[in-house]
Amino acid sequence: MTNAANLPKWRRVVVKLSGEALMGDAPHGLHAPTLERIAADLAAAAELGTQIAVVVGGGNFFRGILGADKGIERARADSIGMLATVMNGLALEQAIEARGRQARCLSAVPMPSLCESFSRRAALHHLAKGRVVISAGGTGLPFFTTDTPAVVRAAELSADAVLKATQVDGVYTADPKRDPNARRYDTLTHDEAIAKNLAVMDTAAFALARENKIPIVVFSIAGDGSIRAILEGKGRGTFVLP
Ligand SMILES: Nc1ncnc2c1ncn2[C@@H]1O[C@H](COP(=O)(O)OP(=O)(O)OP(=O)(O)O)[C@@H](O)[C@H]1O
Ligand SMILES: O=c1ccn([C@@H]2O[C@H](COP(=O)(O)O)[C@@H](O)[C@H]2O)c(=O)[nH]1
Repeated sequence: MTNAANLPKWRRVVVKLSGEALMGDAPHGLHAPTLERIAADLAAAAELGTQIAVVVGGGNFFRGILGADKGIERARADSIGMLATVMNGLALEQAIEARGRQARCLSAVPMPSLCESFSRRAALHHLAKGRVVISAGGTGLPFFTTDTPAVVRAAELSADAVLKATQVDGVYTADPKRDPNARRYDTLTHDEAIAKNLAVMDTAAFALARENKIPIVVFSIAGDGSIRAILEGKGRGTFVLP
């Protein structure tokens, strides 16, 4: 029997999963134990009954802006970056299914022999079936990172929040990896994040979240079960609120 006190706080969320999170201690690419740990976390999070869509990054393989610095034209470099997110999406799909939870990788860049193409209708259908949806290929357009499609997917799927699973345990007054005096926020508003130029997420993504009143939770993916803990209200993260 369902106990109301145990109901998940959120009905549907978008998890923005950093590509770099999937490389663990490796210098690049996929680190199998880390992939399995995160897949187990997502499968356990889905058991709470919250519908979960993941927007996966590609920084463990390639970032367009770094390719452009090396002389590849930016739009082409971003195409390579989008392909990197599909590689992560396919790996994550299999790792989640290995934990006994169905998952579907949907790509914004059609590649039908590899996976289904993203459509809102297909995503909502899979979510309603309890499958973890992995949105790969970003927006399908260059000149973005996957922060923006995370908020776009949250808006179009009417998600209750974007959970940004990243390398730091919240939003700080400055980048904590560079400034040892940076102080952590428990909460702040979208307006503050934009006005203070807090670079934990792209400004375009913050602006879209502000316009659509979508809360963002920034938290560290380093520990076991950190995504599920956030859904259970037990995790540590910064809440960026309207
Ligand atoms: N004010 C800030 N507060 C917290 N982190 C910040 C801040 N400014 C910059 N950062 C940096 O932002 C990073 C998170 O954003 P980043 O775009 O690098 O990663 P991601 O989106 O999680 O990963 P990926 O690009 O691989 O998908 C943190 O690791 C942190 O070093
Ligand atoms: O909508 C999008 C999303 C991403 N890209 C490219 O992919 C890489 C990897 O994404 P990260 O968020 O940096 O992990 C990104 O650097 C872009 O080059 C894109 O073109 N469009």
